[in-house]
Amino acid sequence: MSSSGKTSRTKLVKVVLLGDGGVGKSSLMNRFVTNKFDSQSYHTIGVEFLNKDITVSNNTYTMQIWDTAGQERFKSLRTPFYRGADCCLLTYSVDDIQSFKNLTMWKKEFLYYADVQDEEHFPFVVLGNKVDIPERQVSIDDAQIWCNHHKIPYYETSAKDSTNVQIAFEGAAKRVKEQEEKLDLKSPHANTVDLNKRLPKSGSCC
Ligand SMILES: Nc1nc2c(ncn2[C@@H]2O[C@H](COP(=O)(O)OP(=O)(O)OP(=O)(O)O)[C@@H](O)[C@H]2O)c(=O)[nH]1
Repeated sequence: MSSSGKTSRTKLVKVVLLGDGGVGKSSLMNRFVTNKFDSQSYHTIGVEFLNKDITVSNNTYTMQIWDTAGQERFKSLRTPFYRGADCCLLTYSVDDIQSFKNLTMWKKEFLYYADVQDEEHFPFVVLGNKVDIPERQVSIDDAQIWCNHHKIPYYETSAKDSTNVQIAFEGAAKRVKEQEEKLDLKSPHANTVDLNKRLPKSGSCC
């Protein structure tokens, strides 16, 4: 999480939304930030971002949501924006099995271009969007199995009727916080000089 400089207690969290074209990434961002839904939205070209402040467990975060273009032809326009992300929301649509199968590809693409240090523990979240549509092609069980296997939290959302949208973004902030706390626990030892440690006997000293 990078410090925004807004207040000493507000953290800027860069969140990248990824997934196939048409799964509802822009709609999720707009529902979260402006609480609006447009049934006639256009395909994103490249990337767009919006900010929104949220408070989770007494911590305030400025969520900077980067909405990317899911269509293959825009790949070179979106990938430069993955670097510096604190969290990645892998999004599919529950009425589109192919968008679910492509989650593995999206995860790989993100890790490749974001160049994260600790790939295994990077905070991903999966969103199964459009749950307001009754004709599902992906069951909640299948989605949960994939997420359990990859150790990623799963939320079923609808940008249209607002189901779980706020909760999912709060979940993303929590994931980032948990990851930071884990790193904080590790780092004191990594940088500590043990003054009791003896030099090897064979070592020469000035
Ligand atoms: N029924 C339903 N339709 C949705 C939902 N979210 C988005 N849509 C519709 O799905 C279509 C695509 O939504 P977008 O938000 O533009 O999808 P996108 O993932 O940003 O697409 P790209 O910009 O091409 O990557 C639009 O017609 C939206 O109105 C939802 O939760 N339920």
